[in-house]
Amino acid sequence: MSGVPALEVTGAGLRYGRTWALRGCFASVPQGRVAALVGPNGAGKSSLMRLAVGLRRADEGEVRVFGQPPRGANLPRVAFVAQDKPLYPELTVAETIRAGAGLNPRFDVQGARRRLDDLGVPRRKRIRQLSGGQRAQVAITLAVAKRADLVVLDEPLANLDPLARHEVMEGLMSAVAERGLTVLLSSHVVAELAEVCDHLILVSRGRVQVAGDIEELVSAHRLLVGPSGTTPAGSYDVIGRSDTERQTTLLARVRGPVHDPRWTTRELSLEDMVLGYLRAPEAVLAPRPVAL
Ligand SMILES: Nc1ncnc2c1ncn2[C@@H]1O[C@H](COP(=O)(O)OP(=O)(O)OP(=O)(O)O)[C@@H](O)[C@H]1O
Repeated sequence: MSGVPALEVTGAGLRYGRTWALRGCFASVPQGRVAALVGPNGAGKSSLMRLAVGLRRADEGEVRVFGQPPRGANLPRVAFVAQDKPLYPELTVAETIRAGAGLNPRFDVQGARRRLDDLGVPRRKRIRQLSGGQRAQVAITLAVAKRADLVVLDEPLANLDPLARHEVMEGLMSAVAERGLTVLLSSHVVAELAEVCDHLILVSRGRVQVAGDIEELVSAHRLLVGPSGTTPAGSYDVIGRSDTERQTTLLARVRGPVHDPRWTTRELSLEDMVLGYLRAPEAVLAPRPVAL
C-alpha cells in the first residue's frame, strides 16, 4: 500500500455558506513525507487541513487519506493539532497523557512519556505552567501517541521563539524518523521549513498554486539576471520579473539550458520561489488530472 498517497486532493473545494474558501484544488503527498502548507493569511490553509482530517467534507471534488475518505474506520489514521493547541490548562502533563490514553485504546502511553522526558518537558507541571514551546511539544506528542499515520499540524510554530521553533521541529522530526509518519504542517516561516520539509503545497486565494517535491520544484527554477530591455535565449517560463533602470531579474521555471552571455543564472531558495509565486498569483504549478 506504500504507493498510495498519504493525502490526495482531487479537484477539491470547500465553501462556508455561499462563499467558496477553496476551489478546484489538486495536491498529492506521498507517504513518509513532511509537507509544508504555506500561503498568505486567509488563503485557505486551515480549510484544506479541515478537509484532510475529516472535520469538513469537500463540497466539490474529493479528498482521500491513504486511499480512503477521511471518515469512519479511516479516521484513527489521522491526528490533528489545531492552531490554538487545545489542552486543559489545569491538568498536569502526566494527567494529560492519562486522559489521552483514556480516550483512545491505541494510545502509546510509554512512548508519550518517553518522548516528553527526552524533550525535557516536566510531567508534574500543569499545562498552564508550561512555555509555549513546551505546550506545542505536548500537543504534538499526543498526536504522535495516537499512532496516527498522518499528523496534521496547523501552525505548530506560531508564537514560538527561534530556539523553541527549532526544538519543536527537531521533536517532530524524531517522531517522523521513529514512526515513519507523514506530516502536513502549515506555517508562515518558509525559510525554516526548508530544513525539515521535503514537500510543498502553496495555497493562494483559495486554490493550490504550487504543489510537489521541494527539491524538484526548487531545482526547476532559476533567477535570471541581465541587462534591462533584453531577453535571454533558452527554454523557460517567466513566473515573475522585476526591473531596474539597468537590469532585469526574472524568476523562471527552466525547461532547458539558458544560453546568453549577458545573463547570469542563479539558483534560488525555497523562500525566493514561494515569494515569486505569491507575487504572481496567476502562475500555477500543481498536479492536475490527466484528461480522460
Ligand atoms: N468558519 C468559517 N466561516 C466562514 N468563513 C470562513 C470560516 N473559516 C474560514 N473562512 C474563510 O475562508 C477563507 C480561508 O480561510 P482559512 O482559515 O482556511 O485560511 P488560512 O490560510 O488558514 O488563513 P490564516 O493563515 O490566516 O490562518 C477566508 O476567507 C476565511 O475568512
